[in-house]
Amino acid sequence: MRVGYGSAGGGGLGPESLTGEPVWLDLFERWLAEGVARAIPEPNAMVVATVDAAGVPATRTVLCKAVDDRGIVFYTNHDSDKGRHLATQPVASATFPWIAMERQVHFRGPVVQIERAETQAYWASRPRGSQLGALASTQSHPIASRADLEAQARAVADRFGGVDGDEPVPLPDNWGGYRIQPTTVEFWQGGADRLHDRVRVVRDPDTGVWDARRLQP
Ligand SMILES: Cc1cc2nc3c(=O)[nH]c(=O)nc-3n(C[C@H](O)[C@H](O)[C@H](O)COP(=O)(O)O)c2cc1C
Ligand SMILES: Cc1ncc(COP(=O)(O)O)c(CN)c1O
Repeated sequence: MRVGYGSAGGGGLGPESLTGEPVWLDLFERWLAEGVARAIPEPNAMVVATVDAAGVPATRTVLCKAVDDRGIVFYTNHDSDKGRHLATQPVASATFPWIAMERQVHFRGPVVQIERAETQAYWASRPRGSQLGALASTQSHPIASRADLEAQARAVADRFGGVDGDEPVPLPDNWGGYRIQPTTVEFWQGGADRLHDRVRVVRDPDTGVWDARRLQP
């Protein structure tokens, strides 16, 4: 398995591609919009790495549900493995593997829980079935069987007037959003003969000024 890059019509990535403030935001939004326009599967999917208390990393895919100058947001269960990792080690790295576009973007930085009101607004926008599903699952904890999981889901639905009911499903305390506040963002565009374009932007912790550098591939 070996695929050459540089034919996807990307091209032209360099430090000068980064404009605006913070410098990573415009290009990231442009690339994400291109992923949506090209209908690549789940363009907002990102692989998020967290570290456990022993410093061992773990990765999993989550969906990025908001982006702005403060960072990138995803939603999950606070009692999941990643939630427990973030409680003791509030840092993460996230990668958007846009392979169909011969691109990837990495983020690294501290992680904070978003405002409860923002989670509440997002929760209200989710389909009822997804709300019930979140309540039914003690994420990342073992369960004896699929049948037990489905029984839990039925019990939760019954508590709130059924799957098709109209009783509101309350936001559980252990579910919410996290924001990765990037201190480093790296853009990668595939090039011919493995001579890819890489631009890394790093935020100076004292001045808040972003510095963009081309890296060797
Ligand atoms: C495409 C895709 C999107 C996903 N999005 C989310 C998400 O937004 N939030 C979430 O909690 N889990 C999501 N998952 C499930 C996670 O990958 C993971 O299995 C789950 O969050 C438990 O992770 P943990 O045990 O490391 O905490 C997604 C999985 C896939 C494949
Ligand atoms: C368990 C879980 N929680 C949350 C999400 C976030 O996405 P949504 O709010 O669209 O369900 C996903 C998406 N796959 C998910 O699988």
